[in-house]
Amino acid sequence: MKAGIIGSGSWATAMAKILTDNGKQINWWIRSEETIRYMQQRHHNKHYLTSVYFDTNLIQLSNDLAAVVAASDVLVLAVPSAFLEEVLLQLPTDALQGKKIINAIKGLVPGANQLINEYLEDIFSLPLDQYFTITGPCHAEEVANEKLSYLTFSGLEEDAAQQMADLFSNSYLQTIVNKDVIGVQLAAVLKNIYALGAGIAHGLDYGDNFLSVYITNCFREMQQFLETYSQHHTETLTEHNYNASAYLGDLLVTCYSLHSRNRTFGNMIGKGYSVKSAQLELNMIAEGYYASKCLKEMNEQVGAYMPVAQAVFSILWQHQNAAEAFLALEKGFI
Ligand SMILES: NC(=O)C1=CN([C@@H]2O[C@H](COP(=O)(O)OP(=O)(O)OC[C@H]3O[C@@H](n4cnc5c(N)ncnc54)[C@H](O)[C@@H]3O)[C@@H](O)[C@H]2O)C=CC1
Ligand SMILES: O=C(CO)COP(=O)(O)O
Repeated sequence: MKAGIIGSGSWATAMAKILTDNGKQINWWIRSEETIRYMQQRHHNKHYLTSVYFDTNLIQLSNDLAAVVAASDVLVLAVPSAFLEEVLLQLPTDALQGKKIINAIKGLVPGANQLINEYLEDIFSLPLDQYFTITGPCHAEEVANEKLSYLTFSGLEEDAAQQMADLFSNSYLQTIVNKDVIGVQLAAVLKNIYALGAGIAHGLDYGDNFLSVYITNCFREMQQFLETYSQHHTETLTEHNYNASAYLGDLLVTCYSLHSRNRTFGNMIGKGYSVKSAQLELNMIAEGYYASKCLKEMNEQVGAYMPVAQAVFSILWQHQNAAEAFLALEKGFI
């Protein structure tokens, strides 16, 4: 099974490291010709996880997306959700026929507010049984340092998800498999919003005591959303094991870790940066920013009670004063 990677940010680079460490030959789509040339000459990504050096004999680099897709049986999607449509629009609509897709993106397609599998089904007629997700608490920076991490591979059929997981499993990467391919995606979208909020709280000078109460309430809100969502989408009815690392674990790591882009972005907002200046300063993608808007619009159909997600949305998209929004939240926490 030949794997292809689409994207060249930190997570795509971490995926490439894991697969090539496992001796797999990969095709790797990178947007910029200059980055490709640099990697061919210097054997590492100039912009992301620069400490990771590759055996370039194992890698076929290209900025021709159609060629990478055609040459691969399994494709790992690792571009930020905000650019996914723009990237995949280069492909004919039958390009994914017979391919397996592993979605490593933790986000929704902006505008359409769709899960990635819904978008792929709409545009490329990709059946859900060919679609898998990678989630779980795992920062690319720690993969670069080979610190023990756990990734969850989800798919409709556990055996098929296990086959995908086996490509990645190694001494520093433990894999877990489950069937909640919809629930894990929603949990990942939500945890980015809550981590951004955790950063705002930190920037506003709340302490560790508050943060743990905040996360507890976010975790409850996440569960309420998934339960309500499942009632509206009975085809997705699968047991959500909220205490597993793809749900609670990823919420914790993203809220607490200094590696987190979402937390860092939120911290700047809490300290009074505008959204624009925080984006410029971060120079990486905080998915929670886009997700807070998508989720708010999605929840207009679902109707779950989501005071924290709503507060993050109002701060980022409606110029609500962050200190006032958090003051209002404080009163409702248990
Ligand atoms: N970094 C991490 O530790 C993890 C990231 N993820 C997910 O992986 C996905 C990718 O995120 P990262 O790799 O962290 O992003 P990043 O911030 O490290 O990289 C951004 C990428 O977007 C590309 N880009 C910028 N403008 C573009 C455009 N107009 N069209 C196409 N590409 C463009 C950049 O070239 C770069 O490759 C996200 O959904 C994120 O939530 C998931 C787990 C861990
Ligand atoms: O998903 C992640 C860790 O599991 C990465 O989170 P950030 O995008 O906030 O860095």
